[in-house]
Amino acid sequence: MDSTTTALVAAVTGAVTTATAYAYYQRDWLKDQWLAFISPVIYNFLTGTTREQRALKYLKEHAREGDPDSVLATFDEFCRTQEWAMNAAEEKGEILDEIVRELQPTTCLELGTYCGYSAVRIARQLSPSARLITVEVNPDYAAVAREVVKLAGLQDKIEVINVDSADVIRELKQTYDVTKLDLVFLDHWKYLYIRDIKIIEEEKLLKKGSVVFADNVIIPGAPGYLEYIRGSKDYKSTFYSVHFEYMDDMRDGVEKSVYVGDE
Ligand SMILES: C[S@@+](CC[C@H](N)C(=O)[O-])C[C@H]1O[C@@H](n2cnc3c(N)ncnc32)[C@H](O)[C@@H]1O
Repeated sequence: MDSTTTALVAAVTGAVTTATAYAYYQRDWLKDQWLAFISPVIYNFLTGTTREQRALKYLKEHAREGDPDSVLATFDEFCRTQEWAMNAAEEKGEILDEIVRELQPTTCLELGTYCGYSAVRIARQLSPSARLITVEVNPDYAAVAREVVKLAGLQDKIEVINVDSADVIRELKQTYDVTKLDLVFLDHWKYLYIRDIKIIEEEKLLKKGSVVFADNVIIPGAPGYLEYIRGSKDYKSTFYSVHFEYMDDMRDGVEKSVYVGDE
C-alpha cells in the first residue's frame, strides 16, 4: 500500500470508529429521534394515515367509551407500545391532576390541545359547573381531539377551538363569556408562551390564586418564559423536574406559577 492509500484507509477507519462510538454514546438520543420524528413519517407514507388518526383508531378499538380514565390509560399504552405522541403523559399529568384537585377551577384555558389527552385529564376532574376551553391551531389535530373528547364522554365540559391562541385569548371575554381564568395550561409552541402570557395579562384574565402551568420549559424550552415569570413580582413559581413525555431517559421540567398580582 502506498502512503496515500494508507492515509485514506486510516481516515476512513477513524471516521467509522468515531461515528460508531458517537452513535453508541448517543443511542438513547437516536432512539428518541427515531420514535418521535422519523418513524411516523415512514408509517404515514406507508399507511396513508397520520399518527393522530392511528392513535384515534387505537383508542376506539381499545378504550371504554364514556370512561376518561380508560381513554387516558389506552392513550398512554398507545404511546408506550405503538407510537410516541406529544401528550403531556403520565408524570406531568399527575402534577396537573393534583393542581386541578387542589384548585377546583371553574374556568380553565389550555393552549395546545393536540389530540385532547391533557384536556381529558383536566376535564375529568372538573365540577359539574366548570369548563375547559382548549385551543388547537391545527384543524386535523382539532378534529381528532373532538373525537377523543367525545369518546371520553366529556364533550359538555370541553370546548375545542380551532383558531390561533392569541386570537382566542383576545376574544375570551366577548365571545366566550369568560370573566377570569382559574387555570391556564401552556402547552402549545414553546416560543409562544411569552407572547400569550402577556396577552392574558393585558386582557386582565388572571385573578389572585389563578394558576399558570407551563409544560416543556426545559425540553425543548420556552424562550424567555422562565426568566419572565420568575422575574415578575406577580407570580410565585415552582419548578418540577420530570421526565419528557414517554421518554424515561430524558428529563424535562414544568413550571407552576400562582398569580399573586393585581386583578
Ligand atoms: C405539545 S402539543 C399539546 C399536547 C397536549 N396539551 C396534550 O398534552 O395532550 C402542542 C400543540 O399546540 C398546537 N399549537 C401550536 N401553536 C398553537 C397556537 N398558536 N394556537 C393553538 N395551538 C397551537 C400544536 O398544533 C400542537 O398540537
